[in-house]
Amino acid sequence: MDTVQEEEEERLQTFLKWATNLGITDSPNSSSSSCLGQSLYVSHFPDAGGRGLSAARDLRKNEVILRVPKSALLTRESLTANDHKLTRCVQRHTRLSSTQILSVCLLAEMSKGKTSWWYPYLTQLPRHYDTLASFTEFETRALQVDGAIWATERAISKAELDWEQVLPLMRELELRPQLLTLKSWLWASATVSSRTMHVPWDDAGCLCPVGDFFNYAAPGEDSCCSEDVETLGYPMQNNSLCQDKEDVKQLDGRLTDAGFEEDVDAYCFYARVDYWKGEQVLLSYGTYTNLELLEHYGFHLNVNPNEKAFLPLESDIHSNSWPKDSLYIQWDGRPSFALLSALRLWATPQNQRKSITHLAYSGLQLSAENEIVVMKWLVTNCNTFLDRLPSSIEQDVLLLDSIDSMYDCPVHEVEQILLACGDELGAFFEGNKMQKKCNALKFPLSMKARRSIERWKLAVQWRLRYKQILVSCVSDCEEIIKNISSQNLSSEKTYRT
Ligand SMILES: C[S@@+](CC[C@H](N)C(=O)[O-])C[C@H]1O[C@@H](n2cnc3c(N)ncnc32)[C@H](O)[C@@H]1O
Repeated sequence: MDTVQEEEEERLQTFLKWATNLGITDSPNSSSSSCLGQSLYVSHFPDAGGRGLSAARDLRKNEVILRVPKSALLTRESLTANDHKLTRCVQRHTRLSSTQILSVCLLAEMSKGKTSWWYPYLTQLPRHYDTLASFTEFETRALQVDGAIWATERAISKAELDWEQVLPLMRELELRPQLLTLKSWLWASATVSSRTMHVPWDDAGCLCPVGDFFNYAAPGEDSCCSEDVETLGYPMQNNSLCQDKEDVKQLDGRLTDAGFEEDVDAYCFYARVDYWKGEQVLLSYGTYTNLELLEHYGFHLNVNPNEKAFLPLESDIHSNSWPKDSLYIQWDGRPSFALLSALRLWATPQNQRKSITHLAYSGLQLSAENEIVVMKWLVTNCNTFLDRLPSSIEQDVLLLDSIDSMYDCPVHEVEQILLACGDELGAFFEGNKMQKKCNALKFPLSMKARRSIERWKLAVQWRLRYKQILVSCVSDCEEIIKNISSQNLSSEKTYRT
């Protein structure tokens, strides 16, 4: 262990002692001298979220594994309770949203440094985040897909606007100049976006010490597919780690792993599945596409059953009563139920549509010819979409390899990397105000450049997965066309003989 790791470990141990004194416990039904160790322990998962929680023993589905009393939750209420100046100033700014206020309260608490009652917890918060709002222009462009670029630009503008709106309040609070910067604001709002949990009394949610060490697993396919949920008109989750208990009950078994419980006045966490001792214990924060995960949490999943790829659609396709956002290609390359129905209807001559609408809406194939037209439309449109993007899957794979080797690159390999990445690497150096010439590169790279590489890598991985979905759609559709055509051929033969 180096000195930095030793200090980190020391801070973690101080925090766990503090948490124990507050009554946070992973063994609510028995007494224990430490908040963790009976059901869970802190562990590191380099490829699955970094710091997280492991099972300290075999855990059974639905058993309670962590309880965090209300008095240990960091909320607007708890932060303003003992800070009269903060309470007075906040009361004067009624037009700010609840999340803006919570973020300001968090910065005000940070400004107290070691004197803050929350200090042991504050030391456990990440120093930086990779949420979309922190992307530079270069990293935004690296997403390549228009919809993703727009979403990032929106996130950046929203963060800037939110910051401008809270500045007068932060000045009234006389926060240190360093805490008034956009950079500090991005940190505070990303902390709130990626770590808050739903509580029934405040829509800004709460920060939940120890409970926010759980990493994410998408709600499984086994419980309920997202498409069914949307078709039935369930709302999307709000942006917090855990949602309203009522929603949880409605979704029946899909997201029953955590919530605030009035009867015990505590946030309770349950094992969502059985876990073996040593396995990472995960929490489902909600149903998100990879872009949404990137926007709110700063990561995405290699395999995400809720991922969606959208194709540009002519207006006569989406005018067919399906909401536009239900028309997409699923993570496995299959068109969504709504997209398939809409395309089948669109591929039917106008004068016959009325009579078959009910069949299309119930998900039935209309005819072999109709199905072939639909599959061909998908093949053509996926290919056109892919062809318009600046790089291919093969180039992205190569680029990811090169990005990985950039971290501690010996100078003699730089030339090869430059060749592999071409223009995009040039743009990276420009974006980070570095020289492209090999002999002017400084390795090891600065912390700022390393962070930019992390976000760039996230963007390239994101677009690569998006492209892979479309490629898989193309090959599925071609297979279907082949099968239908050969069936038609053999039935024609039977008919002739
Ligand atoms: C609530 S925190 C979870 C604990 C966090 N790893 C920590 O050290 O504090 C949420 C953050 O953890 C990371 N994370 C959670 N689940 C992840 C996953 N499956 N893959 C990658 N990163 C993940 C993301 O950075 C996310 O913003």
